[in-house]
Amino acid sequence: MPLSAQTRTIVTACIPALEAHGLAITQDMYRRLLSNENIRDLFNISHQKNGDQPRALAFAILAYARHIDDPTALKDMIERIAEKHVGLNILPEHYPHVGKALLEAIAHVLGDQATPDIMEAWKEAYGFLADVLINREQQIYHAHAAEKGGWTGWRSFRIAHRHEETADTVSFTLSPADGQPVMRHRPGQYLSFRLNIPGAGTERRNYSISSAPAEDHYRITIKRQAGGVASCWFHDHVQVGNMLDVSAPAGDFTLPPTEDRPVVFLSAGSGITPVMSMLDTLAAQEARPPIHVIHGTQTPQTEIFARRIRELAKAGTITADLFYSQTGHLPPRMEGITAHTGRLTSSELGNHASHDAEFYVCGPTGFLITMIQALRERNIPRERIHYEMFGSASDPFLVTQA
Ligand SMILES: NC(=O)C1=CN([C@@H]2O[C@H](COP(=O)(O)OP(=O)(O)OC[C@H]3O[C@@H](n4cnc5c(N)ncnc54)[C@H](OP(=O)(O)O)[C@@H]3O)[C@@H](O)[C@H]2O)C=CC1
Repeated sequence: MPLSAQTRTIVTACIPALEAHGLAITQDMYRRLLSNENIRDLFNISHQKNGDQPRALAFAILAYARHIDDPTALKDMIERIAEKHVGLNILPEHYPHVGKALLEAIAHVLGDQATPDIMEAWKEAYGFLADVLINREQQIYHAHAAEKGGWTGWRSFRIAHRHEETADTVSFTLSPADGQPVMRHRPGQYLSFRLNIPGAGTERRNYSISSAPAEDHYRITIKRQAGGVASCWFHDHVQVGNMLDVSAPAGDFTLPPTEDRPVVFLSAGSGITPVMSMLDTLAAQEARPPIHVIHGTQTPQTEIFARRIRELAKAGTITADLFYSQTGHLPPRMEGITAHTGRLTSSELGNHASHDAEFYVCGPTGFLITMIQALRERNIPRERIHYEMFGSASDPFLVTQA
């Protein structure tokens, strides 16, 4: 049932209040959720501590209010949230807890301004959005359950292999403990993990799959983040033979099934991980479009998958421009590869990016924003710019604009 006209009018009238107090509302809401033992384990505590998650939700609620007359404008945002929720095994029974915390937070922060009409309108608007998400998430869960090797909930995987890629980046190959096939992921997707980290409790994390789709394993590649609870734990403690709880591949940053246009990958740092899955997938295809990789890293020593990128360039599968931000010592020249000193900038991007291509962007938030803005300024249509980010979409540009 569509939202009532009265609710849409009231929600629209609340936009200035959300602009002023949205963050205070979501911070208050998360405080309530984190003291609720039915639901607290669903959240990434680090994203709470650095404020990313409340900020991301505040932007998302504001975007919802601004588009309340036509929520279809938010379909990309809703798809992204639904995929994240499926990765985290969010279920319909979790939604009432969130709705209650949100309404209590609105009442608390807005005080006398939160009239009964306003509270009723937000109750209806939340219920409407919750239904949209629940329905979409159920579709994805059913699709996972129906797929060969698919599963819902948590499945136990064994670390079959550990490989040090660079001084601060490690790859782990995961095989299912039950020995049954795994569902072939769509290149670019991630796995979600439920981790029991001594001293930190239960943490949930997403890591991109860096291998091409296969029926018996996945590979993830993790860079050590300074002070990062989960990445440091993986680096320091996870070894071959350890078992981990994993949920089925999720995420909408994926290659379309067929690709006629040239493809340009724009990545920085560990943003190369989902790109590697896509590259190895395309490399295995008989027919493929021209593929150009533009990647930024600090030095040749920090470059993840350097050897594989060179193999693909040598085979003529890709061409690449590599940008080294912190050294003038470039690696030796190689066929198909051009090395540069300095960061990839938006003007450099103009020299390397073909206008009719399909673009895939992954890396730190600042990098994403710079690259997406540069592409948009070059009139690349939105639907040809695909991007992925980890963590919460704590920048408003990435919530709705990109
Ligand atoms: N699927 C996903 O969503 C994935 C997301 N990620 C995310 O990608 C990010 C990668 O981080 P990390 O590997 O630590 O990256 P780094 O901070 O190590 O940066 C990597 C390179 O990118 C350059 N760079 C940073 N910002 C910009 C910018 N605005 N414009 C141009 N170049 C830039 C850096 O230059 P300089 O040396 O000058 O800083 C450096 O050369 C993380 O935030 C991680 O969460 C990673 C893997 C998968």
